[in-house]
Amino acid sequence: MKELYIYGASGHGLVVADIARDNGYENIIFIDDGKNKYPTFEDIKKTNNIPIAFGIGSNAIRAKLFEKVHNSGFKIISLIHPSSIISSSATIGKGTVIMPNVVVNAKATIGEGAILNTSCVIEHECVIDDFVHISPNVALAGDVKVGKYTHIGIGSNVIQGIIIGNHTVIGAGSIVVKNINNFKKAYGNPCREIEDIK
Ligand SMILES: CC(=O)SCCNC(=O)CCNC(=O)[C@H](O)C(C)(C)COP(=O)(O)OP(=O)(O)OC[C@H]1O[C@@H](n2cnc3c(N)ncnc32)[C@H](O)[C@@H]1OP(=O)(O)O
Repeated sequence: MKELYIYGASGHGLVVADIARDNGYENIIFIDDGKNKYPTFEDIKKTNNIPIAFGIGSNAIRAKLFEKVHNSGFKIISLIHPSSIISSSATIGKGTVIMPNVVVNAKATIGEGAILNTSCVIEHECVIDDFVHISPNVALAGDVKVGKYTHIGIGSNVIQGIIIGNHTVIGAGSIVVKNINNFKKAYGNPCREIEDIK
């Protein structure tokens, strides 16, 4: 029987579990460090023969736990929903989860521990760095770069060639037509930097 740990039992974790089942994992064991019914990472860390995926929506927390899990010798897998279309020339880093109906086009590069959420479009030659979250229905035109830990809010559109920095949040429904710096909260149409993220 194909077994898998999913670290994080929130709503996001439930969606990740559905994708795991669609990829043939029959026995899914949630782990969570909160006070709930699930085992914690400490409980399972000696059984690192079972692979693990991440069901944690927060980029910062996912990154921190990714390192802990990696250092404990687990095999961290990526999961891709079968309805998604991924170019054979795209690369997908380990620990990345790709939700239903996503399109990743030619020569796009997706880093480690990223989330490509439902129905987002990542056009040709985009570079998505580690621990990024691209929300549902986001469209990135060709050759867009998104820096580490950045979150692109639901339904945003980004024109071709734009560079979005690290640790930045693009608000829901934004239209990004100019580059956005590191550590910024930015939103609107056109998307503007609103304040610094400390
Ligand atoms: C499957 C899933 O669920 S994936 C998760 C998807 N979720 C998202 O994409 C959420 C993205 N987050 C947002 O868009 C948030 O609104 C943020 C991060 C941009 C801002 O959040 P906060 O800092 O808490 O801002 P807050 O809610 O206090 O709003 C401050 C002001 O900005 C405005 N504002 C907030 N977000 C936006 C936005 N996306 N576009 C335009 N204006 C906005 C508010 O209307 C408010 O204006 P006011 O001062 O005139 O009343």
